[in-house]
Amino acid sequence: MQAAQLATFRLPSIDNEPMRNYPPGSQDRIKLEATLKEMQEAGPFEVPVVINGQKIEDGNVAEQVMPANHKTVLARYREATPAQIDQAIAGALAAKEAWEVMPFSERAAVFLKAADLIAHKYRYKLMAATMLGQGKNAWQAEIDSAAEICDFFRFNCKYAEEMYAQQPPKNSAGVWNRSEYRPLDGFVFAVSPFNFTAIGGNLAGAPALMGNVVLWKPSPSAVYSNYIVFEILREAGLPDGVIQFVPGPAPEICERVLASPDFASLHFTGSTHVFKKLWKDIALNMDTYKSYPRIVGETGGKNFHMIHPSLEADDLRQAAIQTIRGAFEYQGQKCSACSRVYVPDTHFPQFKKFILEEHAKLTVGAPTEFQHFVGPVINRNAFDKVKGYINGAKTNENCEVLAGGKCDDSIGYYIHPTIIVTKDPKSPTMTEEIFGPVVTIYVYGSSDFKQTCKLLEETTPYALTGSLFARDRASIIEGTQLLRHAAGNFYINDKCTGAVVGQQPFGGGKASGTNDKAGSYTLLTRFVSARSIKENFLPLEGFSYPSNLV
Ligand SMILES: NC(=O)c1ccc[n+]([C@@H]2O[C@H](COP(=O)([O-])OP(=O)(O)OC[C@H]3O[C@@H](n4cnc5c(N)ncnc54)[C@H](O)[C@@H]3O)[C@@H](O)[C@H]2O)c1
Ligand SMILES: N[C@@H](CCC=O)C(=O)O
Repeated sequence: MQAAQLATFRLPSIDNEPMRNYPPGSQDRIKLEATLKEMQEAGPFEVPVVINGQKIEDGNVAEQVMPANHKTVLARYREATPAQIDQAIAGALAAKEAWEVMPFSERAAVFLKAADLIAHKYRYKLMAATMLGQGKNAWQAEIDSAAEICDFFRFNCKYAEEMYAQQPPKNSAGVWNRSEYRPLDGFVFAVSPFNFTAIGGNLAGAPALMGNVVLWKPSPSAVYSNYIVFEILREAGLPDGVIQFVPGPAPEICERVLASPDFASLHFTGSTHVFKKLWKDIALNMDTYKSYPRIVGETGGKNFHMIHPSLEADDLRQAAIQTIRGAFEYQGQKCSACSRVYVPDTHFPQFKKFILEEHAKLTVGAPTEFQHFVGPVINRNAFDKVKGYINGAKTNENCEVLAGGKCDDSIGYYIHPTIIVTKDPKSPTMTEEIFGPVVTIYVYGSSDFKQTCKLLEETTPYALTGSLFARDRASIIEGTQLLRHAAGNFYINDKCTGAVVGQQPFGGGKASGTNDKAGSYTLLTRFVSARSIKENFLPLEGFSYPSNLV
């Protein structure tokens, strides 16, 4: 295969994918509704294991059900066996040589084309799969499976181009120095969560763009949308074997993958306890590996809104609206979701009034009924876990359930958006990641802002996202400084969710992850192993130094 030889080239201009609004009667709305209907009629869909471009359609079958209607199966997927994992690793390593020497312009073309296919040909299909399979409403599906995934694929190309352009600034006389950004020695293992179709695409796609080969294990609760992404990448020209699609039982697959001497990197997004376990497993296998594996993981959070005493009534209403969005959009199942709010006692009565007024406008229902802001949580485990937290709060003498609290799994996994107020800043719903539509308010003394910032930071091991609501510049400076290490993504007078690729690189510190910032240049640096090349043009006349002369 001979690729075009380009001494230099320019990527098309890279911008955020324009968002579409899906108002009633719009062409977008009509087409999305039609696709949802067709998909519901045509399912359940078969999802194979795909190794070296071959679809494997036998073996164990597992199901992905619709969270809004758990009796309906959206997809039946094959579970990769340990022997198939071995084949996937061998096939990926065989594909590595041709992929890593393919010029960057050609690799980038695959991802740029995939983004365009998603933005146009497959927009509604990928959105419908995300709405039905992961329980997102139209807007949440748009920002994830249309906009964010296009942004990841396109901005990664821009960041890679910038990285490759980083070359040694100096050359001595008769010497030419170059930096080559090689892929890692071995293969990358991408393990993705259920909650963002885009994150699955980025976990597999970002290392692949840099010339790596990847095994991609999707979440059981997002298999169908993730498979569509994989198929789009293949349609865009991704060669066989570069990404191997291996759904199936997580512990068995992970054990097999992490035992391979060629394992070079884990690219993980999911819960903190799983990430820690995988990190420990990698450490135990250290002597097996040919290189030091790069471990990249973004995990849980206990994200906050901190209300500063400087706020006035109008600002408080804003803070309440932003809290409703931050806590309840996508049912609180964003790693960035707001789940604790600190409100000064002087402001609480008004804040409470505003937030309850807004809460009363929320409706809960299936994503296919477009009017609902809140949909189902992802599965039975999530439903039981979130319900457990709500029931715990109902019986906790320090807690009062101000609104919501209803849980109904008769048709779908519905938890009504719940607001708790607690007298104990360390009560379970203030400290543990819930990953559901539950937010807890702690009322602090308005003269204790400084101590409350300290309390906020010490309350959990996480540091993912957080927002400060403050009126004047001095208060903004004060809060920003006091909360410096409380969040990897920090917002001022805005909700703590909704980071946009190319605008707010995303990731948290402390127990929330390695903070390599998805949607940024720094993430890509984790998937390359640079080679410094020095070429000498002039011969030496002899080995001795001038200083050897006497
Ligand atoms: N920080 C971020 O950028 C970010 C983004 C999205 C989600 N998250 C986090 O992800 C979590 C929600 O996603 P989830 O429920 O899919 O997470 P999860 O940890 O249950 O699953 C994530 C992936 O790990 C796999 N997995 C589960 N158990 C495993 C085990 N024992 N061994 C190996 N692999 C295993 C799953 O199959 C899945 O592919 C939340 O904690 C959320 O905060 C973080
Ligand atoms: N981009 C998302 C992060 C994804 C977490 O699940 C946000 O900021 O809301």
